[in-house]
Amino acid sequence: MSDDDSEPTGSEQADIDETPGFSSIDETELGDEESSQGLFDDLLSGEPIFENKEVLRPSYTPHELPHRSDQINKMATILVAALRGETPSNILIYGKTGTGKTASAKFVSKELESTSQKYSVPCDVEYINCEVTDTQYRVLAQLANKFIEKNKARIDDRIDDLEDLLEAVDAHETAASDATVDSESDAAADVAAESTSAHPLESTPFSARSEVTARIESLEEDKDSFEEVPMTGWPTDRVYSVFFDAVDYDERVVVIMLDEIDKLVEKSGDDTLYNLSRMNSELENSRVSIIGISNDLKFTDFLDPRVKSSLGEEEIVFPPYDANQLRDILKHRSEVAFKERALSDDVIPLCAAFAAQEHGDARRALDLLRTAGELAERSQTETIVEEHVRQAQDKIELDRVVEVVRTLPTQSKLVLFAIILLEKNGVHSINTGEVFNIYKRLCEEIDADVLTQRRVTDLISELDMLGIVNAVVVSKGRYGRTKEISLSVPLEETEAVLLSDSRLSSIDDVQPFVQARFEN
Ligand SMILES: Nc1ncnc2c1ncn2[C@@H]1O[C@H](COP(=O)(O)OP(=O)(O)OP(=O)(O)O)[C@@H](O)[C@H]1O
Repeated sequence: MSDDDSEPTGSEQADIDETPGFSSIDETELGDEESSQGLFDDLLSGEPIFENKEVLRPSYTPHELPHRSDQINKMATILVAALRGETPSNILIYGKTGTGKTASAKFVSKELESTSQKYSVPCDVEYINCEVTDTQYRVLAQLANKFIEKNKARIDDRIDDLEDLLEAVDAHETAASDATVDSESDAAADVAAESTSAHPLESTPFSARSEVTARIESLEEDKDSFEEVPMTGWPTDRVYSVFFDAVDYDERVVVIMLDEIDKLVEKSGDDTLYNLSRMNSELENSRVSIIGISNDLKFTDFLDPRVKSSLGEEEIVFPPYDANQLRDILKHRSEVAFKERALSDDVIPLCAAFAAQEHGDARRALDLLRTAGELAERSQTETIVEEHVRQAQDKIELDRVVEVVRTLPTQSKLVLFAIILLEKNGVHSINTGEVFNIYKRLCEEIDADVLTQRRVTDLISELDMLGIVNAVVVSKGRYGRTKEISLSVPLEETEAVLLSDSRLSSIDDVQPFVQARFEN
């Protein structure tokens, strides 16, 4: 029993009872109405807006994917080869973020696996997210371990079947000997029938019981010989060979789905794809087919030409959704996600319009709808209205900015901080020189290296590309051209994120730096 659970002594009990607002554990356990201070009551009292919020989360795989039937059918037409025991062509799937690539590919692979079970054609699909698993070692290790697991499960099934066969053989033999010993008894007819029926080994590749036990032993040995790959530490050759053997252990078609394949190539080159794509010429029992999924249309430029042609045997493009298509997608999901009448008529069209402006991103549309619902729930209204969607749009945008700013390198944070300080002091049309002067003082203050003005100009351009600042080149007549910089994100929130960085928060009083600008 922990200290918290121990009974209070008499005097402690008296203290507790006299403390205002304090209820003893016993009272709480008895569910005394007075013991709750209503922290959750208000929140619970309103009619809930959501019926099933999970349906709007990215992790949910929908059963229906409106406006993707062309792409889904094309994938199925290519992959049906696997169900005929042939090797399907490799597929490359392209499209911007949120265009349903992953959802469609997962939907097709689920169908493929379930059909392969239905017709008892061995086919396995393995999914890997290369943003998380981003080196050749990790990809091969993960695949090797998954196939080892599958092989072990298959071996267990086979051993079970063989043990059933052994039992049948034993029953048959006992029946046969019983029939000769006691051919007069009552049960004799049944036993005789059993002993004269077809021998259980007749339609199997085994001619004797001992062969079955030998097979079970060899399967057990195979199972023990599989060595799982540790997540680090082996030479890559060894990982590859374990993976190769695991795949080739059984006759089957294997589909390997590499999501965010461009991240793998960016991080660790095309060795993995090279090795995977040349496997088929060496495999004896199985065949491998690859589905690569990418946001980046140009990533194949970095591939070895052999890999490029092998991987891109078939290409499927997922175009962005337009506002009408997004509307349909949202409508489908909202029927399950929300209580009846929780949505006012203009909510779905507005979410669809905002997301279509972004780049036809269904994830963004779903995020907007969910966030709008959460904001409505928090304000304890029963209906989501247009205003909630607008607030949701601002919130999502701010969350994005916070995340981008939080993960900037320190030097970029210092440049951004310099711009913020200038804006805070009412400086308009900020130029690069002014930013550089303040930046230099900030660096000195926290003992950071001071970059050249040229590098600082580059960092400003990067902040511009991230949508954090706006830098326009303006002509100053005979004085040449200069950049005018302004902040594109909310000042106070951005400053707060910067100051949450422990290095920047040590800058105590920034005012003198900016004052100095006017004195220079
Ligand atoms: N046609 C559709 N119908 C229903 N939901 C969809 C549809 N297309 C996409 N979605 C949903 O949108 C979200 C994003 O889709 P998905 O993850 O498939 O996009 P993606 O193209 O793979 O994006 P990324 O490249 O960023 O991974 C998911 O929640 C998915 O369920």
